[in-house]
Amino acid sequence: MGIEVAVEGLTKSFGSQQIWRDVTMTLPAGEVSALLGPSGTGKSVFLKSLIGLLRPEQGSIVIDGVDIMTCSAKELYEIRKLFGVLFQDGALFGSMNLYDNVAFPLREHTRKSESEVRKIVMEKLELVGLLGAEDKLPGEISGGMRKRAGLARALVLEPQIILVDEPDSGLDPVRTTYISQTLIDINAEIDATILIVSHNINLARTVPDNIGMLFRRELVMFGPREVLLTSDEPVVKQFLGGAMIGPIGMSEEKDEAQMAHEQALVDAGHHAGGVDGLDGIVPQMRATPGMPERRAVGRRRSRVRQILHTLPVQARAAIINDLECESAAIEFGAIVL
Ligand SMILES: Nc1ncnc2c1ncn2[C@@H]1O[C@H](COP(=O)(O)OP(=O)(O)OP(=O)(O)O)[C@@H](O)[C@H]1O
Repeated sequence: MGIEVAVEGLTKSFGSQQIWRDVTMTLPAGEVSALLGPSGTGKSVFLKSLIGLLRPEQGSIVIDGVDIMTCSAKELYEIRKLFGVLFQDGALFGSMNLYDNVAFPLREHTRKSESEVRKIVMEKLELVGLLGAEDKLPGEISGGMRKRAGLARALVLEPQIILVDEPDSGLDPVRTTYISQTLIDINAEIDATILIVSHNINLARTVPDNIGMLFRRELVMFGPREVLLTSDEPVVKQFLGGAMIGPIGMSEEKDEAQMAHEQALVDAGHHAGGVDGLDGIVPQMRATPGMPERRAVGRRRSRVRQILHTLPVQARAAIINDLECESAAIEFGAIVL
């Protein structure tokens, strides 16, 4: 099973520019979490901090009992082996075909024979739907295929924590759904802890078990998906609806006067953009039929039951509704646990 990542009081600046401060969150072991936030709020900086590529000035990041903020270089090297990372562009080597790209970490970090390497590479290429494309160069395939190849490469060393930076960037809505399904299937198959950074609303609504959001240098919230999806926080509502009215502006933040001016335009009949009527919770994606059941689902159910009393009323109602629907489905034999 995946490993928990416990972040506490994390603060990161570049020179005098503070990116975020006092970020506290725990990625539950083996569950899928998503970190949302407008552009420039420091989501990628957060991912890089989790693997020790960037060093926040304060706080702790505890993984498998080791605080990577204070551990030795050797310990950090060992902890990094637990991670698989998919960077935004897939970060493939342009001169190597997909097979060699995916095989690279195995040849570099293990002493496996070429036949063992082949078995693993083909298995991962199949998981991401790229069997048959092994001989292609990264320049010969689409952006979506490059992302899937990057994902296959992130999986070959059997990671227990997978970080995915904007899996949807540059993809159309249908390809985004395919990659979302792949992430859910990977979670079902290897039960790894997954953190996805994204600003894709469809992905945020349907994929993660837990959602967090960065805004104005703070983690606005982090918790079970129902908390964010039923939230009345203006910044969350605006983000999920994609409208121009609200605290998020072109340069991330607006002042009160700007917000009042825009509200007046809308009151006078100007359309604020975005999509109306998307409130509430849509069902979470499930693993593709034929894949193992996601073990995270049962674990999350028990975990959420324990913290139910601490959650906001709307989130509580949504979770209870989910649990009741599930019990009814189990009773009628629609869900096999
Ligand atoms: N190595 C660095 N040195 C200095 N500033 C940096 C560095 N890396 C990132 N930043 C700054 O940190 C801020 C946050 O960047 P980051 O890429 O994490 O945002 P993001 O939320 O991932 O944005 P997007 O959604 O657009 O990808 C930006 O202002 C960026 O310029």
